[in-house]
Amino acid sequence: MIEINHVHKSFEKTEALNDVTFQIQEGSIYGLLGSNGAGKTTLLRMMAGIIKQNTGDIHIEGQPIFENLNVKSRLVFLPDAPFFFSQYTTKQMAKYFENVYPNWSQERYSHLQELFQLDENKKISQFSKGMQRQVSFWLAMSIMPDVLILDEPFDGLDAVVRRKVKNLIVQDVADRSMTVVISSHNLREVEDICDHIGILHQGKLLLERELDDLKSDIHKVQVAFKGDQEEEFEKLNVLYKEKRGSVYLVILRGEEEKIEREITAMHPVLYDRLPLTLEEIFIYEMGGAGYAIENIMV
Ligand SMILES: Nc1ncnc2c1ncn2[C@@H]1O[C@H](COP(=O)(O)OP(=O)(O)OP(=O)(O)O)[C@@H](O)[C@H]1O
Repeated sequence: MIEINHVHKSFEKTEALNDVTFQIQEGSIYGLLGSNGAGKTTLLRMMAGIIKQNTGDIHIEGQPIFENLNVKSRLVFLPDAPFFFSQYTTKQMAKYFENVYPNWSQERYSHLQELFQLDENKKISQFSKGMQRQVSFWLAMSIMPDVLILDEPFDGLDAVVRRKVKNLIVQDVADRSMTVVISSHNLREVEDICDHIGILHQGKLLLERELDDLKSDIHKVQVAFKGDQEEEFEKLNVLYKEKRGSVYLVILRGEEEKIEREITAMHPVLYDRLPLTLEEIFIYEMGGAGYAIENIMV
């Protein structure tokens, strides 16, 4: 488990993080979302023990992470610009990591070579940007980390590789309870693999929820009545309502069965439940908090 408690971080006059508290359960895939400058990279670098918070604490499996070699040897952080020794080939980097990381798996390394189909004897600096990112996943997943921290991991990867990488991550989470944190400014990019989502905005954590919880708490329906029964909706927790002709399109918060019961009691001539996208859920959730979040929906 990763525990982040009342973390503050400032860089001279910039307050990057302001009293951030949340937990990430073992074996979960956590999506940390937020607009540019929200504080995502700063938080990830602190979770990886690279920089230290001014106040508050960060623990992984009960131990403080900063300068903790024992925990760091089971953690991999992939920054948004992957770092390699400039003259090294993938094979040489692998040799280096094998000596640094106790869980390194040569078998996994060989298996992933087939998956990525990259030449292990080519200098990494001579690969394209997207190929270099594939190399970083190839090496990272061969380290067999307990905790994988990824900063904008899918940028520059084509759709096929993105799918391969997501499958690999999900497989390790299922097989050996790896814990994953993924930062992104793009909700659509992470919604298919994350089970929890946190949204940072100007250094504060605005919203932090399990995805299934979010999905089961908000509903979209279309309803029509014989007469005008607009006032009847007052009984329900309506987040948004519009009328198209004689049909109401309504977004409601609450238990699905209770909503259905209340609406059926209004004797509608039309009642349909419509699917809600995660994007809509966030807009209505965050709309309630008064924030524009268009830039994490790109
Ligand atoms: N080393 C640093 N020195 C000074 N200010 C910094 C430093 N690192 C980050 N900041 C500031 O902290 C704030 C948060 O930056 P951070 O990189 O964590 O945001 P982010 O959410 O990752 O943004 P993006 O999506 O644009 O990558 C910004 O205002 C940034 O300018």
